[in-house]
Amino acid sequence: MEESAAEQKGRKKGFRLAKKSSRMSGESSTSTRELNSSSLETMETEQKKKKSLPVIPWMRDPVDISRYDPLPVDSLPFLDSRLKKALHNMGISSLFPVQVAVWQETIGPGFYQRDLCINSPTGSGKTLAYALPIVQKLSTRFIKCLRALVVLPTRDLALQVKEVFDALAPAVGLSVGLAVGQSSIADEIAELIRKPTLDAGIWFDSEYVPPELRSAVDILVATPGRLMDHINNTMGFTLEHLHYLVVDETDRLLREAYQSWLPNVLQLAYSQNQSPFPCTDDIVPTFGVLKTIRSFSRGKPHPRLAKMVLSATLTQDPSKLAQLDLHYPLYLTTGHRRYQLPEHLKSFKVLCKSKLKPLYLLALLETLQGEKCIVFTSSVDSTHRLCTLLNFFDDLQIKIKEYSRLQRQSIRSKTLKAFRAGEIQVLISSDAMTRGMDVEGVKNVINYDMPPFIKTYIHRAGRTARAGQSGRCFTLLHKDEVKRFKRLLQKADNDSCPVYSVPSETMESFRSVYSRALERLKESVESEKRSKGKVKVNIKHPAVTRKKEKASFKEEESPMMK
Ligand SMILES: Nc1ncnc2c1ncn2[C@@H]1O[C@H](COP(=O)(O)OP(=O)(O)OP(=O)(O)O)[C@@H](O)[C@H]1O
Repeated sequence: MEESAAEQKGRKKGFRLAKKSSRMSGESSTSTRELNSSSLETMETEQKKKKSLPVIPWMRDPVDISRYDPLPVDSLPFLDSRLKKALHNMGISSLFPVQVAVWQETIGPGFYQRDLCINSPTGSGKTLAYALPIVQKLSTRFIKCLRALVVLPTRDLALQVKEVFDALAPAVGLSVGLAVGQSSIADEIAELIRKPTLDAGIWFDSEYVPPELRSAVDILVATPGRLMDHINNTMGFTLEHLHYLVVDETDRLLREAYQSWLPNVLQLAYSQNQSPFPCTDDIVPTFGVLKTIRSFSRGKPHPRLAKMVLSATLTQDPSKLAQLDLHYPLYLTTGHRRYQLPEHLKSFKVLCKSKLKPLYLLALLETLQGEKCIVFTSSVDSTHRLCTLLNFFDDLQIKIKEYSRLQRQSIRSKTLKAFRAGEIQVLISSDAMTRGMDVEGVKNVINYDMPPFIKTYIHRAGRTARAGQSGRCFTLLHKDEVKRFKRLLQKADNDSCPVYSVPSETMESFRSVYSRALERLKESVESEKRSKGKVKVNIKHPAVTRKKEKASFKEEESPMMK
């Protein structure tokens, strides 16, 4: 049997270990040589286990989410009856394991004494896992101020999460705000701040804050870019009353420190209040402005800012996690593997010749018979080209659209809406879609280009097989990519990825149109280039324009700017 380089390295390592241990136990070198393959394997497994142990001590002894059973909503202890009703209205009759585990640690006996780090597969219900306890915790408050902040990497994701809060919070009299740059800053301020006689809401005078300015929302769902805009410019926007901070898609958010949003949030939330008129959260102030007083003991604020960080691929990098300043963190993860794919996901590889790749894709789409499907490519440009090309095949029975950061938000939202409604069957997408997006009824994911990392595979594949449903992930591979792909999947302990054969006659049926479609694509790309060039010609200083265009493209590329 063929042995990969990594496997060979592992075997050698295992053997060296065997030698070392035999020296220690006084065994002869002959007995070492006689070690049979099964003991070597056991040692390799032990080695692997040790190697896969997280560096951070508190991550080594996690709460195993898979030990929790789903729990009927009606049996959930301490659940506010209004929220019970809201859950039923959402069509949720029982909670998923991650939701039960988090409830246990926040509302249940854990009583949210420790910050929570949650690593749970895609589609396992992490949004409700944090939304429900936060809304329950805030349900007894009657003074409106910003007490919970949820940060997400992209606008689409934030909109999706806000919908979940919107389904719960109003039931207990709480309001939810959104800061993602979807509307103008003035409109957003009007939604977020109650302003009796406020002009525009922008910070004119750094010394003056009218005492009547209050938050109009209890919970804010935000992307880092717009959050920083409000922190820096919006009069009356304060994080001083913040009690809960959720960092969803943590590893993604910690990768880019957009305007140092995290240290800013922590610093503002920890800021000590010097008000001579303290009042508790539950008493309406009769004088002065509403204040939350945090005392400091050993440098830690009290009441503390309780945090929850989540991902399907949570980072184990100590330096990254340190930025969150977690309080006695508790690690909750599903099973023993670091990376886990959804339980009912099946992975397949489709072997293809590179020049005919679009035809393999078309034949595969034909076999899927119009089932909702997302096709991932490696870049926004290839997304655009592939979608244009496929739409030159005139007789297709399926509707295919592109979804990428090259498009304006309004177009993207329209496409997504049509895809959700089933008016579009196939979405060709760049990695903009990979994180968190939840579209009902997506039965298949296709990696047109092989994902470069296991994390990318997990987030792409995770757009299907959500909420306990089944789903399939196909990856189109050239012969020389097969080994690399196998090694990639092994990182998620996935050894089962059979070949999926597309019917050659279906492929052949597209062949006659292929050359013509390629020609049309070439024409289309050239005409797009020309029309872009024309825009530049009309402007006096092309150098400045190019710079501006480059900057705006960069902005589009970076989700942090959303
Ligand atoms: N208790 C539940 N019962 C039924 N459906 C649920 C329940 N909880 C969540 N869902 C549904 O499961 C789907 C996935 O939930 P969610 O988007 O929160 O997953 P996730 O773990 O955050 O995934 P990802 O890592 O991809 O972001 C959603 O459509 C949601 O409505």
